Amino acid sequence: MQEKSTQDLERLRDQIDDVDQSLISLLRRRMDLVAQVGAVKHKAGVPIYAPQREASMLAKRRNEAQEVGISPQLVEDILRRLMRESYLNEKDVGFKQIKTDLRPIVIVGGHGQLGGLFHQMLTLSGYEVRILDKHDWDQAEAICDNASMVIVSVPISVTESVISRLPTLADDCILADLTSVKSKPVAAMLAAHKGPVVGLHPMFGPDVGSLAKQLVVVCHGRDSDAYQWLLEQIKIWGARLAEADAHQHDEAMQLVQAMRHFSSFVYGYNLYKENADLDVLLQFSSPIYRLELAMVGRLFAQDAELYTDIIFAQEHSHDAIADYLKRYQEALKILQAGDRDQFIATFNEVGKWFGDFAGQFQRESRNMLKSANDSRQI
Ligand SMILES: O=C(O)C(=O)C[C@]1(C(=O)O)C=C[C@@H](O)C=C1
Repeated sequence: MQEKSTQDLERLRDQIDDVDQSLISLLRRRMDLVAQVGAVKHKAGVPIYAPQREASMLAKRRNEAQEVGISPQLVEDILRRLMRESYLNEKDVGFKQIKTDLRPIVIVGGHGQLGGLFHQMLTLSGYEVRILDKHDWDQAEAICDNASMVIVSVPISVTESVISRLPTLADDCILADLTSVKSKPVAAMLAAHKGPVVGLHPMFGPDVGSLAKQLVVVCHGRDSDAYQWLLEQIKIWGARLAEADAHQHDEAMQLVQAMRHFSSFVYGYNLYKENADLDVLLQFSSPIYRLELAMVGRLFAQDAELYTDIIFAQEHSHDAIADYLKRYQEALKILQAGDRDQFIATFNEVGKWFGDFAGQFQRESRNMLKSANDSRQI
């Protein structure tokens, strides 16, 4: 490069550095304001996540961006990322305690990851939380004594036996669980306890950081008035609640969880058997393939027993998986027969069935693909 060009480039880059530094100061100012919002919300018991405020703010900022010739999507992306940061910062201020006259809460499995997250959220909300862990069963009576709520957060394979081992709880004590299947645990809780019962399925991993925008499925067991405060508390943490019948929930989970994880498992198993060179695959990966690899790879970074239990716990999951295998074979036959027309016809038939969802999923995935590409280092 000519000396003049080098100088021009340096001068411009210096100015960009100045602008970026100003952005940092502005971000600091925004975060300080958000911390103050967090304190006000904490006092008033207002949920961390404010969807209407977000929607109106994003609409205004998008318009303003357009007026000055900036991509509205760029501004929306930046603001959404900043708001994700806000959820984390507001969480640390703590949360309003919805029920102030509560006796202690016991989390069975409170040292586990999900149990630990609920421990943290309940403590941040001012509740007294005790833990009953696997080595504490000789003291179970004392730990559960006088408890106002017992939350069971243990591996699926032992949930029912743990519920049946619980000491007799006070009649007004709420019994809840956090297992990812619901029919059997809810039935076991109703059989083991006379008082209020609720099944919860937090639809996220313990590494979420904040519950803002996360989903918690609620399967009512008995006496829902008694645990209404708990649902309100979870909403203050920022989560959305979805009520479901336990059987309906478990049926949907066969596709959403058992099938999903099983497919990822087989995909990873196949890569292993083929002894695929992951470095080379990553090097040649398109963003969508990178996302797929990330989804499969992250499974194997986690606890084998947890995922085995999720797959095995769904009673009818093998039927759903066998159906999937059948479809795989059908599609393979079309491919082997070289029947291009049939493949296209099937493709269009499925596309029609997806309807508007196909377009929605394409739009949603666009941003994910861009992020996958952003995180590329080569
Ligand atoms: O305005 C609020 O209620 C905030 O908590 C601040 C903020 C933001 O970062 O702008 C964060 C989270 C909400 O969902 C909406 C907006």
